[in-house]
Amino acid sequence: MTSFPHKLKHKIQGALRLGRALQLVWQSSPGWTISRILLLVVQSTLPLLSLYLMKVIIDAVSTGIASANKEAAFRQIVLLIVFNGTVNLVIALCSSVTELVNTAQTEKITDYMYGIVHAKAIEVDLEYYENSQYHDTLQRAQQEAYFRPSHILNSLLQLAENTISLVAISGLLFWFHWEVAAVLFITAVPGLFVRLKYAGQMYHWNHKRTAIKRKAYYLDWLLTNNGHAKEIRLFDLGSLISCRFRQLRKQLYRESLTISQKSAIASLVAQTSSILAVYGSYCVIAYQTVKGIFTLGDLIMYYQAFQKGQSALQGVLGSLAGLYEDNLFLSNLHEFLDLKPKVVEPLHPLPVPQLQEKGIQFQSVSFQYPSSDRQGLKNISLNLQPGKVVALVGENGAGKTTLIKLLCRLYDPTEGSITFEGEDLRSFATTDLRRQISVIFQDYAKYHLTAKENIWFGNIDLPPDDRLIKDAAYKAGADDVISRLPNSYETILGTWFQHGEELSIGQWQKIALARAFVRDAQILVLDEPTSALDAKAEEEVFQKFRQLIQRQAAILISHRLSTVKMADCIYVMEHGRIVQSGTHEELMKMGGSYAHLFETQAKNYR
Ligand SMILES: Nc1ncnc2c1ncn2[C@@H]1O[C@H](COP(=O)(O)OP(=O)(O)OP(=O)(O)O)[C@@H](O)[C@H]1O
Repeated sequence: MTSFPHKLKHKIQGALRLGRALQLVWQSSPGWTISRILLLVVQSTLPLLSLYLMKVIIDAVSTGIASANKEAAFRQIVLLIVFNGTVNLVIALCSSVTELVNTAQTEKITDYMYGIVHAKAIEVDLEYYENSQYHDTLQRAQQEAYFRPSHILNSLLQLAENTISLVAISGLLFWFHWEVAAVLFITAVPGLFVRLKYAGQMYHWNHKRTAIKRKAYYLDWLLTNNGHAKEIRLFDLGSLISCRFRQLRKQLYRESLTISQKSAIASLVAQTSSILAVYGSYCVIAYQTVKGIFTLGDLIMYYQAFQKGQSALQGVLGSLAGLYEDNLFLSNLHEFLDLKPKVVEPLHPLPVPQLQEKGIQFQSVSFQYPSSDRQGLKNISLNLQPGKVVALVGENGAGKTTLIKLLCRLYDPTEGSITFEGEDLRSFATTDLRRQISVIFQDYAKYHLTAKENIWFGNIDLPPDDRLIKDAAYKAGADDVISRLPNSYETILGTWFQHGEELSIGQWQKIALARAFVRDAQILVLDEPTSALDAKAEEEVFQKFRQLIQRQAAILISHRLSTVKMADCIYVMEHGRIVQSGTHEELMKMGGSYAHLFETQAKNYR
């Protein structure tokens, strides 16, 4: 059993979550929030005035029937009716304005929440993106973020509105007939319990099934995105993937329907008992009116008050249940917003120095991915100097890309250190450090934006029309590709958007290479930069490469040893270790892995 302090802690945490959500609402749209509150006050009090006027009108009609001066009585009745009509007009006006304010505020909150979710998605490290749990958390947060805060505000406003109405109406009803008023409250309780119980069940089911929902979403994406369209058709995978998708959806459908069915039955039982009690109490009042204990005006006011009271009470209980549900689901959003970057920023960051003779030093660096039980890098020591090219070679999975991720501080080493002119990388702000590194990874990004923007993204400190963009394109051999596009640098690349031009893989790679070249950085890292380039283009890129890196330290990763030959120092990696290092000539003389690999590749060309 859960202890009392534990329950209390949960309740406090829940209340804090709602508080945080309301804070988000306030920050996103203070003006709209004030308008909603003012409208609420008007909307919750005017119906009561109208109700009272109704009673006064009916009683005036009753007296008018018996009165001698019928004209005067009628004039008074008309005046009352006009007054009541005006009150109702104002109610209708308020309700239209509320709708408008509501839509405007919901949009504002949604945009604000987009900003918050995007900021967090940028803030967290790469490690999160390489971890499936993060994607579950992100998916749950995204489902909630854009509507839950405005939902909470609505629930709270409705709660306030209904509570005001309920307090006033129940006062009226208790004064009128307390036993019958008690029925109103008692009969609503089972419905509340049913709603709370099944809201909890639905929440836990949703949480448990995020991974399956994400898998279904992934299969849907496989079937509908451009990247997989070729293989899906050629390997005839369409029906297989579609069938797997249906199986997952069927499981989700079955489970959610079971919960909904149980909830529907329980709620029907609760409602039946409530309806029986309500109509029973109507009978009692009708009987007492017939006996002359109540007037006709009393009877009508009672009926209306009871109906309004019921709907206000249902509203109060509904809002409470809704808030309980919001509170459960908000924990998904906060779980995401509370994620902290694991690559820690220094409290007093140092400025990144100019690379000189000390260069960049990996000192006995070892690293293990958090999600893996194997070491990705073991005891790596190497040095990078400005103006020099270092090449990393090794079979797939040897750890080459991992080493680059550590250099960019996408992860920190588990052992050893990496220094930049003698200072540990951890002493620099990550943005400052990364500004000094230009990387093109094997899985470089393809932005479905203009050709110019694709290159400019490498150095957004430049004006978007800077001459350096064309220079970089020229050095990467992308200039030719771009000049043949219909709108040259203004052509949208890819097929996502209208008038987009698709490029070949090699052409995309040239654009990515230009993006790396445009960056004014001290370190240039090319991870398989020319794997998709034709031999002539590759030759041209490497001819320009030397001029390009006059003051930069360069790392080149390649499986083509003919490319690697030109490096000043080649490190050969195997299973996360450096097993050989030296110039091409030294390594060839040394024999071993490199010489063997080089001979094998060379033989194929002879
Ligand atoms: N995010 C990750 N989480 C866990 N393990 C990873 C992750 N990324 C890579 N690895 C593992 O780390 C090892 C080194 O991978 P890395 O990508 O550095 O190899 P590589 O030498 O660049 O290979 P390739 O030549 O195929 O690009 C591999 O065994 C790989 O399975």
